[in-house]
Amino acid sequence: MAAIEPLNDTERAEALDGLAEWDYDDSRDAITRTIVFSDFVEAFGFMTQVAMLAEKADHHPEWKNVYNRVDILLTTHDAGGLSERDIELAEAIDGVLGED
Ligand SMILES: C[C@H](O)[C@H](O)[C@H]1CNC2=NC(N)=NC(=O)C2=N1
Repeated sequence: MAAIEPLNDTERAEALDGLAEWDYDDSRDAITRTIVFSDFVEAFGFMTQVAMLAEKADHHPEWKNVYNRVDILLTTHDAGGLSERDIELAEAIDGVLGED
């Protein structure tokens, strides 16, 4: 696979424009989103769907689950920052949530 580059400032601004529910984390060059579900089963069901998408795309979230809450951080370790792969995964996650 070709080397992956982080997005530049213009590309990042444009990508973030299209991701209303995501926040930019400057310290990590990453995007983050917290989702609160009704209970653990809902949260873990969501994580299971995302895990399958992530494995298929070979691009994986950093995330934490506490009961009904899932905190997600997306960045590309191979690029040392936010890349197009993170944007694609964020869009896929929004899709799992029925937001596409
Ligand atoms: C070998 C494999 O393709 C790489 O380690 C992939 C796996 N999943 C990944 N996920 C994320 N978030 N960043 C990466 O750089 C990355 N690299």
